[in-house]
Amino acid sequence: MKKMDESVRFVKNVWALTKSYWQSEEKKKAYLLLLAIIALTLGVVFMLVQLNQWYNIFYSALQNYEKEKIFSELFHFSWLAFIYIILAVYAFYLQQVLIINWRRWLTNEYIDEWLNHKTYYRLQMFGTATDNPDQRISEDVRMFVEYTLRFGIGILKAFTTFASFVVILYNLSGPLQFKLAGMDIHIPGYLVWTALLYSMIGTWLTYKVGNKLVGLNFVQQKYEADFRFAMMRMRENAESVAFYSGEGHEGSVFKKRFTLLLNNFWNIIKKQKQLTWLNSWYSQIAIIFPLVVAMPRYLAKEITLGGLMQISSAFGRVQESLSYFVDMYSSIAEWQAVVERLTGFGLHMKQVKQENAQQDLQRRPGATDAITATDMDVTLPDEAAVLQNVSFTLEPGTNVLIKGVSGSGKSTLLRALAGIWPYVKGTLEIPAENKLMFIPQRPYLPLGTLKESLLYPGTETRTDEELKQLMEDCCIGYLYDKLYMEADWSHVLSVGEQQRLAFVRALIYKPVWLFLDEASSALDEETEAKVYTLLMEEAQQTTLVSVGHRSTLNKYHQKVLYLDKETHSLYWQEQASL
Ligand SMILES: Nc1ncnc2c1ncn2[C@@H]1O[C@H](COP(=O)(O)OP(=O)(O)OP(=O)(O)O)[C@@H](O)[C@H]1O
Repeated sequence: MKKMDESVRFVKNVWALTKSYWQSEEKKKAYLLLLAIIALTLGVVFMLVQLNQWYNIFYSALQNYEKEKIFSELFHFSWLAFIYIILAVYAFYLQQVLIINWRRWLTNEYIDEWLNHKTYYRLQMFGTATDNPDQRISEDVRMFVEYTLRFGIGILKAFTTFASFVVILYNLSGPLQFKLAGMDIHIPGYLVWTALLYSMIGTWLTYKVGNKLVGLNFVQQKYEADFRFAMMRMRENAESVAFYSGEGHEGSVFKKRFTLLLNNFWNIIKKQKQLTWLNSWYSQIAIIFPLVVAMPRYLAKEITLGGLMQISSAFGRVQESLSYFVDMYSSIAEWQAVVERLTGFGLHMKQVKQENAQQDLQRRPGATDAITATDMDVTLPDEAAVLQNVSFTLEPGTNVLIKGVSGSGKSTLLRALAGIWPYVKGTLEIPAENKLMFIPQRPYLPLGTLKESLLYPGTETRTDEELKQLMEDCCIGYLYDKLYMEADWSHVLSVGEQQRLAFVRALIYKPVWLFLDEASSALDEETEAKVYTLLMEEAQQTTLVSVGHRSTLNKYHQKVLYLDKETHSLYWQEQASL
């Protein structure tokens, strides 16, 4: 019963994942392609039947030394083979086209879903069970599309092949007659039953030996991924590891993970060896088995050599189509895992969006560019309080410095204002997102050229000359020559350089509100003064809200907002008391 429920759930999940594409704006093209693939696949099976009949005609002609017929049949075979090849190639090709189209569509869907409403950030926030969304979008989507089509078309092909050749075998097979305890036993179509029995025994044995491989292969994938991840992480943090001289520790982690991978691989090899023994015997016996079974009828002159050859070929087809279902069995476990992971990923994204929609925070644009929080509560994911029932107004034109002990929640307050922290209640009147800019301590630098980094997120443009001036203003003019160089800039530039680059961005975008979370912590006082002065110029029309511990920041702000960790409250400190 439990298995039944699981199967129903699995089918439902497959359908839920499948239907989006087949009901999309691309559905016409998709159905046309699918119909063409089905028609070509059925055509392939039809040609297999024709080729099977050819065996009979050709070998009978050989047996009877009919010279002309032999040559005309060779010519006939070339035609049959030619058509078969064309159908098989296009069945494969169109299937790949459909896979690419479907994958492109589904990948774009997942990318949009993941990026919309900051879901990528909130998925981490809610601590839901979606690990590696990147893997879901790249690998799982590909595998899902490939498996689903491969199984759908494969089952159709195996089933029609099986049905066609069972009928052929039945027609070629006379009845099996013998006496048992004085009774005449008469079994019609005995070749069919023999073929079925042979295939079923083979199938069962393969299942018995190969069954364990499913689990072993599954675990192997995980071990491979873990091993790769450990080294990737080391690459990302190469400098820190080098400073700590942590190679020994890293090496032991790599080796431990590699040993796990290797041990499992040994088990796979052992199982595969057993399977190769079985397969080799089974496929060799399959060559002579149908000949042996049909031989009594041949010797009794009830069938010709052609008939015998046709039986042998039909027997092979029945066995091949049945073993398809066994081969499929091993991939089904993987397909199930992929479906499970994608369903879970989709569900979590939906959940995150729902929770976001149900947020108790009322966020709306105010009549002015001021920011007003009323009765605002900010908590951590475990519901521990960060701020309780706070109300405040930030006026445009009055720069504010937010202070508080480490861990009191200053960055979290900025996250709440940015609208990315989900655990907020109350009312917040705040200008539109494009009027706000947030600079963290270590700014994000995207992959690409230095110019792309300067203009990130890319909604503004500037000429190279303008950029040169701004870079000089922020003391990174010497990097101008590298404007069009592609590099992993977050690893190339020093933290201070990255911070100065973020100030260039702020000067480009001229936000109404600029939030700086220890954004100048790596700058010397002189440079800090220079960039803050630039930001405070009238033409910039930006109001600054900074978080920072350094006293040098005081002079750029008219007010100080103090965050009290003990009472979870906020209060204003006048500049005079600094
Ligand atoms: N994603 C998260 N999940 C759980 N707890 C978090 C998360 N982010 C922050 N916190 C916790 O929230 C508290 C406030 O963190 P926050 O970074 O806002 O402090 P802060 O005042 O900016 O500290 P600092 O001055 O050291 O930068 C900390 O106790 C931190 O551990």
